[in-house]
Amino acid sequence: QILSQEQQDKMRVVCKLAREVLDITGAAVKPGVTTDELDAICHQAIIDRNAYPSPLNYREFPKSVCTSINEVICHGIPDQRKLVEGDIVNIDVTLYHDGVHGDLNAMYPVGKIDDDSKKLIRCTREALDAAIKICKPGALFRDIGKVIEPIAKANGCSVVRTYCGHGINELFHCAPNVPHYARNKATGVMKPGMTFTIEPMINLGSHWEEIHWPDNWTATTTDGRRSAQFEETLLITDDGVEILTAGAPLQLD
Ligand SMILES: CCc1ccsc1-c1ccc(O)c(O)c1
Ligand SMILES: [Mn+2]
Ligand SMILES: [Mn+2]
Ligand SMILES: [Mn+2]
Repeated sequence: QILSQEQQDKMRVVCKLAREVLDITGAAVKPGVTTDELDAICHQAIIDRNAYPSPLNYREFPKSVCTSINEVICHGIPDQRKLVEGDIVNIDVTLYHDGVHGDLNAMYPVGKIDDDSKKLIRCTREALDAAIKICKPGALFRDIGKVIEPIAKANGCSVVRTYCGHGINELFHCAPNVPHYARNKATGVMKPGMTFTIEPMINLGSHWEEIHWPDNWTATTTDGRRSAQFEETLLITDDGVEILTAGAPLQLD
């Protein structure tokens, strides 16, 4: 869908709010904090911005944010689990404001993390950044995966195939579907005024499949090794791409 200038401006606003909320929630990550506490911080920050937490009751999801720890690939449900030193956690924020959604996520180390986790997080961010670089009018959605997968493989990692990036505007999810793996059948050409996410989930090792917990949501790796994800909401402009949810560069000590 091609957004009008007015709708594009609304997307700029909602995505800036979403970035603010992610940064506030991520700043609370430290050993001993529970993901329920992160949910409460995130929920309040969203309400303070006169917005609605899109995940809450979306397809009966029970909380306002997704928190996915270690081997959880995505859609982790906040609970009483305490973060511990060495964990890595993805916080996925989507909020709804003035008729449109903004969606982004990032990885947060809990204290000191091991080298494999640093490699995984760095290569996931590198893959997303490389994919964003090819976004411009005329680019094909099916080429995104062609950029991401080689970077994952070069780092001994694999790309989760089950969940894709998506169009986002008045709807949380709409066309286009944006696979993160190579040789995919995605259709469509990028055009100015389109807004969509790219949100690669990358697993340590060669097992890209996921298994679902009985809570109907939590998706984890099949071998218990860790998974990482980053997500941005993008706008295609006349001469390229705008990262509407842009934040500070990744910093892992
Ligand atoms: C919790 C929201 C939700 C429910 C079913 S899929 C989903 C979800 C979560 C994060 C996302 O970035 C996304 O695009 C969808
Ligand atoms: Mn994970
Ligand atoms: Mn998201
Ligand atoms: Mn998304």
